[in-house]
Amino acid sequence: MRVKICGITQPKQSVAIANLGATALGFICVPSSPRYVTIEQIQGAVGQLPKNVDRIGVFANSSIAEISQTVKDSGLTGVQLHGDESPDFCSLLGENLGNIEIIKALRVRSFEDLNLAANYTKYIDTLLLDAYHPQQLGGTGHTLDWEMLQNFEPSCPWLLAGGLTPDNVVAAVNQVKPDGIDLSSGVEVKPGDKDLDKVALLFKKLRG
Ligand SMILES: O=C(O)c1ccccc1NCC(=O)[C@H](O)[C@H](O)COP(=O)(O)O
Repeated sequence: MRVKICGITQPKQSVAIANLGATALGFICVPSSPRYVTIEQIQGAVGQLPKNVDRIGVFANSSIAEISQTVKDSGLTGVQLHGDESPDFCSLLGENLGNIEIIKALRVRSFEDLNLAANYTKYIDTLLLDAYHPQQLGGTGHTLDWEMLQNFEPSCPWLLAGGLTPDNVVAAVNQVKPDGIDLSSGVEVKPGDKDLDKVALLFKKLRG
């Protein structure tokens, strides 16, 4: 299963988390986030990563020019769109970025939100479902209603995010059966500072 750990800020932690088993790391390129990292910080963090670990830049309502420049300068292998980007925006971005993974995040509070997924799947590589929060775009620590996802079968791979922790991850995966998972605050000491013991416990639980 694909496991993405998001909100990495420290080079040392990025290598340690990859060694523990993460298949993708996320770097927050949203200036208002407490987990925001600059291009230089991303360069430092991805430099020593094994080649097979995906490096995903997380953006929210950035322009195509801004995203393309960041991808080019920092060696990202994918982008995650966590704002109000439209299907047309995803399609245009895909044309601009070529062989770079596009992940579209939807913040879900109702079936109406969930049904939006169908509008995106032909323009993106991967869908990510996160919890909705009125003041925060992501990294909220809130779970979404897993019951709603019982029969969710989009026509592209998808990741479950939102409030996952070493304690609830096995139940989430068994109930919802996503193609992968994404965690941030559930494996943190504080925003941007990952707790490596919690990350290790996460992989232990997943392997068990
Ligand atoms: O994490 C942030 O600070 C953030 C800020 C703005 C947009 C997106 C952000 N995070 C996106 C992620 O991929 C998180 O991993 C996802 O929201 C899950 O977070 P959590 O509930 O803390 O596991």
